[in-house]
Amino acid sequence: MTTSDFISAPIREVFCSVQGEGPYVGVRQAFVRFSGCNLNCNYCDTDFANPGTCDYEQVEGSGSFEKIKNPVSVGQLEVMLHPFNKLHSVSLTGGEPLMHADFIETLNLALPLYLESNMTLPEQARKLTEKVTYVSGDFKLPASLRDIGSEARETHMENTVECFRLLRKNHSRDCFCKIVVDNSTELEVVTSAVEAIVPYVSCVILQPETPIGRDVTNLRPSGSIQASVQNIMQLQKSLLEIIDTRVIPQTHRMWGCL
Ligand SMILES: C[S@@+](CC[C@H](N)C(=O)[O-])C[C@H]1O[C@@H](n2cnc3c(N)ncnc32)[C@H](O)[C@@H]1O
Ligand SMILES: Nc1nc2[nH]cc(C(=O)O)c2c(=O)[nH]1
Ligand code: SF4
Ligand SMILES: [Mg+2]
Repeated sequence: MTTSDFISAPIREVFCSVQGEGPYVGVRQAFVRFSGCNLNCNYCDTDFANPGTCDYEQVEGSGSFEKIKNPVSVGQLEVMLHPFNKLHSVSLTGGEPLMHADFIETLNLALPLYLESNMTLPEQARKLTEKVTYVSGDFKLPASLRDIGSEARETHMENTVECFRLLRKNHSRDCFCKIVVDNSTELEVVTSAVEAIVPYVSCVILQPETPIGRDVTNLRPSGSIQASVQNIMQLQKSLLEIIDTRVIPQTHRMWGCL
């Protein structure tokens, strides 16, 4: 038995697709979606439960899924990624991948790792400082976090800044920040978030909240309203004083890929 046989994690799905968010939109990736999350964002579009099996789409875009028993070992995952080719990188997402930092640390792949994280678990982030080549870090604004009190919100903010510091951009890593915005997003809140992480990131992406599911009225369960073009442009103009700031909506939802 080797380490890769006995370290395992609950994985929700494994598939090959095209990165749909942020500055790397369009690159071909394998996606590994871990189960479980430490947050409950009001806009979350993802089922990250652990139903006991992992959905494995071996042929990209086929819609045909094999059920693999959970938890999946590191060795098993490495084999599952073999059929995918011409990849830019392997996206580690969730749920929250940092909850599975020990698993990620053990992965032995020939491809760069692209971490997609909520950036609230610095002790876990510390384990991956030499491991990940791309960091797509969200900055969760207080208004988007459900089920937590004001003290916990404060702690999340501090932890977020520490995660960005630990996984900062350097000569061998890109690190950027995505912020999901709706029409009630306040300029002062976004500005102070960005000011706190500006030394650590290459750019900031304003990602307009995409409506989840059936949504005829524009009012979602979160009570949020889609950000107007005017408001987003205003946010961008202000942030451009501080850092390269781009507006990039989720693109995979437009053409129906995973
Ligand atoms: C599902 S999360 C998983 C990774 C990690 N937990 C996180 O939140 O960054 C992946 C990305 O989807 C974004 N996202 C989720 N729901 C969204 C929505 N309704 N509109 C826009 N972006 C959304 C998140 O903000 C995050 O950038
Ligand atoms: N195509 C595609 N791009 C993505 N970028 C981030 C995603 C995620 O859920 O983490 C995601 C996803 O689920 N699909
Ligand atoms: S941190 Fe990510 S996966 Fe977790 S609830 Fe928020 S958007 Fe969803
Ligand atoms: Mg997604």
